[in-house]
Amino acid sequence: MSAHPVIVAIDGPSGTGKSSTSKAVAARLGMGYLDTGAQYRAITWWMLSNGVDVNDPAAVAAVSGKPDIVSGTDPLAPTITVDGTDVAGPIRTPEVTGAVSAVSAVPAVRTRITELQRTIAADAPGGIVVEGRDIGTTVLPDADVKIFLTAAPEARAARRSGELKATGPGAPDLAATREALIKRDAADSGRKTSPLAKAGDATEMDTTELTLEQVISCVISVIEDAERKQRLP
Ligand SMILES: Nc1ncnc2c1ncn2[C@@H]1O[C@H](COP(=O)(O)OP(=O)(O)O)[C@@H](O)[C@H]1O
Ligand SMILES: Nc1ccn([C@@H]2O[C@H](COP(=O)(O)OP(=O)(O)O)[C@@H](O)[C@H]2O)c(=O)n1
Repeated sequence: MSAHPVIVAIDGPSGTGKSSTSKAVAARLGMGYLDTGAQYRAITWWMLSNGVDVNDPAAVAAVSGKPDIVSGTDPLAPTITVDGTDVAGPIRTPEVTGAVSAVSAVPAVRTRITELQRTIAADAPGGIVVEGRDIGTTVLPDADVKIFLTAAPEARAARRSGELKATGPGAPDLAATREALIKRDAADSGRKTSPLAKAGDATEMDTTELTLEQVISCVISVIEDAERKQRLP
């Protein structure tokens, strides 16, 4: 038993394997799981659904407190609702993906969502794996374990493209997917407030040549090492 429920932060750019790794690690270790990207997507979906100009930061900030966003943290069945509506599907559309970086760059949005994330992490009885862009640097700087996943843009684009192809005809091609992904990473890394960044004390893993299973095992080893150290007097 560790001294307190373990908190694990997993950050990195799009397509590095954060969601798949975090869900699997949390499920195997009996921990909760929080997809913070889904929360930013949910608030973006609400803005678009309510006719808010997502390229007007003042307009976004003015209504950022309105939607009630609730995340379910079971890694086997994560959920996300806005004002009681299940938005797990709608938050993955290209419209939301194309608008999310603009909305997530607005400081009032980040303050609100960060508060929500800290409350969820503090309330997780069996510990939690929280994945995103700024978890190790800003949201949970005292996390017990911090991982920063990377992968070559080609590998990340191929992974995303594979996922999109599975959604059926009309999915964007590999070159378009790669371009959109690089553009979103640049926006997320370049914003002023809480950009995508590796925390100084995070363990970096390049997943380009690793299978998902190898990444999961590696993360579990880092967590088990940290738990052993916590137990030492
Ligand atoms: N190490 C890996 N090797 C090959 N495919 C992977 C690996 N990690 C994740 N994937 C696949 O890549 C896609 C994107 O992974 P995901 O976990 O959603 O990344 P992220 O959350 O960082 O955007 C998924 O289809 C996933 O199954
Ligand atoms: N902690 C986080 C997580 C996501 N985000 C924003 O939310 C967007 C969507 O995140 P995501 O994790 O769903 O992205 P994918 O890599 O899964 O496509 C990112 O591109 C960021 O703009 C953020 O700003 N901070």
